[in-house]
Amino acid sequence: MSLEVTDLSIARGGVRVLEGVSFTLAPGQALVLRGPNGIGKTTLLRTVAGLQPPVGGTVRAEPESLVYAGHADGIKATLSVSENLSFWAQVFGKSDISPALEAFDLTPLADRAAGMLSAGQKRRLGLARLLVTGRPVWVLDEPTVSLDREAVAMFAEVVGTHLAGGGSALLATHIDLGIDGAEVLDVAPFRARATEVDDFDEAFL
Ligand SMILES: Nc1ncnc2c1ncn2[C@@H]1O[C@H](COP(=O)(O)OP(=O)(O)OP(=O)(O)O)[C@@H](O)[C@H]1O
Repeated sequence: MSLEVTDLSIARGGVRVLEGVSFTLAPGQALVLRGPNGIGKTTLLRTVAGLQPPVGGTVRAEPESLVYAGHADGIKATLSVSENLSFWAQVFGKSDISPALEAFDLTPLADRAAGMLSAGQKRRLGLARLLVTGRPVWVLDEPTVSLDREAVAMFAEVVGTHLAGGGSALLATHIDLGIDGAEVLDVAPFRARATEVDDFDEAFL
């Protein structure tokens, strides 16, 4: 099992948003979180990724198996595209960045400062980072924001290859990515009754 989430309750800004969420993610599986704006998908992904503690329940995953890609791209503006990827590759103990550059058609942009990239190009760089981590469980929040149709297709292909290689992906997205066999979890039924909790996530506000 790549990931096992059991009876998870989560909060944002001191208010419980979802409760009783359980699911498992197996190698080769993609699970798409659905639900209306503000229901708590981002909060759920952040909690699964360990960026904030749950209010209750458990998240079980192999140590260092998860990688999270959220709204903030985490890109260093003054470094070039290839320098950004090399930096992350070093952090994660990888050496070859060329498959990541090629998968997201970044090779022609390799020497450009990341701060000069368009929004969609930046997003492609943020997603290429996933490939240099070598981590099997991808936790992705709205990965296709700013991507044009061609780039969405590139991303879907990369995810497909990742799954075929035994990786897995948990993602929140409002669009249909066309990932073969992806399962959908609608989180709306897990909406919490409004309950104040200690403001433990204040540091993330
Ligand atoms: N920094 C914050 N402080 C207080 N409340 C917040 C904060 N960020 C989000 N919230 C609230 O927490 C709830 C859950 O937000 P979250 O971002 O997890 O929803 P979402 O399902 O990802 O929404 P969307 O589809 O719009 O991205 C929302 O009601 C939101 O207004």
